[in-house]
Amino acid sequence: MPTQTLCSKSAPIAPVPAMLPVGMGMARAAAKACPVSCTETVPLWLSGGRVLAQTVRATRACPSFDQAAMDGYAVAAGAGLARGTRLRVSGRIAAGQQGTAVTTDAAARIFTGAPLPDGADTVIMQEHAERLGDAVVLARSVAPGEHVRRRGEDVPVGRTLGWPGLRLDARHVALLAAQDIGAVVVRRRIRVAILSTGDELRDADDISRDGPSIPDTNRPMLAALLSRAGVEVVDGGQVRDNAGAIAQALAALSWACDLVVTTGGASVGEEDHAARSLILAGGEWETLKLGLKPGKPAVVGRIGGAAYLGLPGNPVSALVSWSLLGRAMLARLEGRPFARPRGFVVPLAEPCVRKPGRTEFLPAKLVLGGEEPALAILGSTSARLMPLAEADGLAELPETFASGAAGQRVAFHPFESFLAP
Ligand SMILES: Nc1nc2c(c(=O)[nH]1)N[C@H]1C(S)=C(S)[C@@H](COP(=O)(O)OP(=O)(O)OC[C@H]3O[C@@H](n4cnc5c(N)ncnc54)[C@H](O)[C@@H]3O)O[C@H]1N2
Ligand code: MOO
Repeated sequence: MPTQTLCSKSAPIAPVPAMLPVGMGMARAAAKACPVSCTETVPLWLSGGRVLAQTVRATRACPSFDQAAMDGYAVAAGAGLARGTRLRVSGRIAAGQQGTAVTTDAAARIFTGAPLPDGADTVIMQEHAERLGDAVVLARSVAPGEHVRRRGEDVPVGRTLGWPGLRLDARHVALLAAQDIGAVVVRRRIRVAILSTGDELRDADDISRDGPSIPDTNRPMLAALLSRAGVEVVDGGQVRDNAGAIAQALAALSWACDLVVTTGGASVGEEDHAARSLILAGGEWETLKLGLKPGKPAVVGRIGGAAYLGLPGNPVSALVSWSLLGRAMLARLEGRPFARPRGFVVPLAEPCVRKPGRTEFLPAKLVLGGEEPALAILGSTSARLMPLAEADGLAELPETFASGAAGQRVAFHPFESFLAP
């Protein structure tokens, strides 16, 4: 843990532990994770969300033949055709059919996606031509090459389409399908165990418990986050605030999972057992005091064959910490690159004042209707779920930010990207 020394002329003051910048915390967390190298072959159909483990290059041009981009008439336009030109309609070609060649005095009726017949180099949109029996008359002049999708204009042969570490989404799946690829080699799914700690917790639908218990929100929340990440979620349940019991649960999960995530007990009170339980279970650990709000305390480490992440118990803190530290660990396990999210800059809708010192992520809503979108901050605390649910994303205030006028630009992270895998 880095320290900063405060200087005084009169007496030496003990060094105060400095808070770790977020990026360094992410690097420390990621360093606890070892890439999982096992791969498997899956049908392309089921590969969305999986991490590619092979390089894919285009073996065929896409489109694979010159084709009509509009419904209309395929012609040999040469240097161009004048308005009023009359052409004989010599054939009809629908998508999936092969037409016969057209001559310079003729046009072939053609439909979107159909292969251009030999001799043709241009398609005239039907709206720009008048059909008169067996002939067609151009309603406007035509430039050569119009409305044709050329062979290879989208993907030339040899183009790299995928690489190890690429998380496949619908776009990539379509691109690979266009190459006639039916199966891909991907990393095996990462297994992530989630475990809630705390004497106060009960399952969300268990109202049988006496005393001041609260529903466990973190486990369902993490399960929802992870289910979008293409990982296998192992439910470790709830464990009481007892280092021995937590150690036992961690040890059991660590042999079946690649990453064990706990929430609660990451802070400094005597009821906070994350670090102690790792010691008891024979793991290695490091507590992080991050310059991050919410999400100051976290514990990272290794236990058995797994990486370990101890998130703070406050739900908003757990969500922010997962999105920074957890995703960095997951990316390393999957052999993917991962950078600190940068968001994009948006002006504040209203003045904002706060105590500087930590990088702060605050639920915020985009206000539309002005000259440009602006950001309304919905207030903060690490335990309040309502502002989070009402927000469009998180505003990020840098550690030095103390106050900002309306119009001052700050980083904004839409949830679509901040909570994405
Ligand atoms: N003396 C200090 N106290 C605290 C500090 C500090 O630096 N010095 N840090 C504060 C900060 S910041 C945070 S964040 C929290 C982190 O606390 P823990 O990780 O130790 O978490 P707990 O104390 O177990 O719980 C905190 C809070 O969250 C609720 N909780 C826990 N688990 C769940 C769950 N699964 N679902 C819903 N809610 C949960 C718990 O009931 C507490 O209210 O520490 C501060 N304290
Ligand atoms: O850092 Mo705590 O996570 O502010 O609430």
